[in-house]
Amino acid sequence: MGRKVILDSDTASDDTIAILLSSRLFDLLGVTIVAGNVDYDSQVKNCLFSLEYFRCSDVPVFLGSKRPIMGQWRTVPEVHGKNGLGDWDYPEPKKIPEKEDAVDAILRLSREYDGELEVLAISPLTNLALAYLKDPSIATRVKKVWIMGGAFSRGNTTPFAEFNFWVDPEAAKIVLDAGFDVTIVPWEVTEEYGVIDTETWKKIETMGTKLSEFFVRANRTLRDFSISQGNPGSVHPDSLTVYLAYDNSSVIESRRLRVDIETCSKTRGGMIVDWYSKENANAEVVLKADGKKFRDTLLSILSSF
Ligand SMILES: O=c1[nH]cnc2c1ncn2[C@@H]1O[C@H](CO)[C@@H](O)[C@H]1O
Repeated sequence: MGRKVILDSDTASDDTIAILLSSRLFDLLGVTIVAGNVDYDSQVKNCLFSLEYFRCSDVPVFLGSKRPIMGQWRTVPEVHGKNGLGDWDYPEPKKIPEKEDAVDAILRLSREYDGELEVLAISPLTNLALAYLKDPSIATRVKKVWIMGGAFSRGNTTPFAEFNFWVDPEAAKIVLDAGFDVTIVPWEVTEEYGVIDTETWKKIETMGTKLSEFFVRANRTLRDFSISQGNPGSVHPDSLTVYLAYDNSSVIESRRLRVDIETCSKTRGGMIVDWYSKENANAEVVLKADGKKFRDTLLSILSSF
């Protein structure tokens, strides 16, 4: 069996592709839902529908925090469409979420797979922060936390802040200070190496599989939005992060650095990196990656049915 992972997701557009990749590349023990991209109920429905569509209905979905710790955020329907899936009017999923709460599920799985469990955190870090606050010893049991979050300077939500860290800066700070073994994939890295350019998009459009059709429908609004921001195609931060977690050899350059999160005023949610840090480093920060290997793996998975 593959590596044991939980995917923590605010399911909209690219999150669904991250779900697809993690279901194919890892032993996906569950998806936990957290407040972020679009309204909570749409996120849950998007996740349930995606798992059914991807033929992995047996993967449990756990409901987590319905708001960030401080509760101040806005959703981004302009990025993903109002329902988060490019306003695709897909059929109602039959699958339902588990009764167990996401925070309890994360803690339970960290005990069942002590030293083995990895968390793919592609969303605001509220669920993981709450799990840590409930039982700080989780930090010694989780093997690795892969985080999509933070911007060095090109914030996508405020001039300074990337969305996931901006939604819940307190949670990001709690997780980064908790002592987990963390790798961060920052926004700028995903804009550079996680783009599905027009040529690749067209390949997917003409592929003619059920999965390629899903990809196009779910990410259409994301593509329009990304292009309106000056990108050469749709930006896929979450699926790139899952891919790099799977194939660490596709990380071309990274550095161990001290990372902190700003929680005040206009720079709230900003990521502060001490480029000269040495022994006080708390995260591995990805700087360059192999975008071609990511795209090739995605294309191969999308062509499977
Ligand atoms: O403009 C955007 N493009 C791609 N993803 C976005 C955007 N805005 C918010 N997110 C969401 O926040 C993280 C990236 O910052 C991703 O996890 C994605 O789900």
